[in-house]
Amino acid sequence: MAGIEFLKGHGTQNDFVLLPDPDASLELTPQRVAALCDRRRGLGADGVLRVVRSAALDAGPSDSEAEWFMDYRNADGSIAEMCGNGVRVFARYLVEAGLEAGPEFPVGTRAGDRHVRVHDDLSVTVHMGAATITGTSVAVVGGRELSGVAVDVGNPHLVSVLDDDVDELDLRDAPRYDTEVFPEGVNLEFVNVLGSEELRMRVYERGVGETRACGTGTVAAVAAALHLRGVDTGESTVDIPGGRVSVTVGKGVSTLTGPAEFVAKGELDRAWWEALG
Ligand SMILES: N[C@@H](CCC[C@H](N)C(=O)O)C(=O)O
Repeated sequence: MAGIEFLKGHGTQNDFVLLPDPDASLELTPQRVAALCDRRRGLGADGVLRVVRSAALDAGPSDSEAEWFMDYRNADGSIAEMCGNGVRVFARYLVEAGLEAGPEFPVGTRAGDRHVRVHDDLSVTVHMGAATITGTSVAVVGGRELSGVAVDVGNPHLVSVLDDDVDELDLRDAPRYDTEVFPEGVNLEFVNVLGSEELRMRVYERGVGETRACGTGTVAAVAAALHLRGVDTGESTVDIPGGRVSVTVGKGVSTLTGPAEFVAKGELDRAWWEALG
């Protein structure tokens, strides 16, 4: 019985298992995703990126021009619309596997096509679409209420800009949020403004927990910080525990630039996979 091909990669230490599956022949159940992402009983990752031909999976918006679709799953098995760090890793994979000629092409996602550019140094710029301010809400961390700006980057975010050091926050327990405002859950970002074009951020991701980076979260953080300054365009670096990315926010458009790394490739044991059901 042949194994199942996989690659392991990360973008600023937000780590993923890639599953090349052009014809969508794998049955990607929540149980299989959760086991694969488990750091003890599986390979360990924050999420799964299934590499599938758009024509083989009826999942994204129908106006997609992308040949390849990023079927993203969170570590708990749930489906999310977009992953900014994942799409960089996905784009680099497509070029290195000879599936896209590069350097620029669209990638299909549940949030719509994301145009990417793979640079000579193998960093990737992603056109992330609009970062839309949708209101305000509150996150509760350790009993403390932190007001935040809600931002839609294709997936939902609540960004709390804090005066005190985000490194001091205890994120071991899941922060709480208003489920009436975010019935589908939300990614929570905690941000310090270090300068007019420099932020520091920690993130507690929907469907995962605290991660060392979140690409859509960094775009949301820059959009929220600009909004709080009374402007809606600008650029900033964002330092996260896993490294640094660069973000630009314009009217109806935003970009994210950062690294994409591969660490391993191999085969999953098919009997293990089948037994997970
Ligand atoms: N890590 C990602 C975001 C992944 C999806 C998120 N957890 C959600 O449920 O919306 C990124 O880099 O953007």
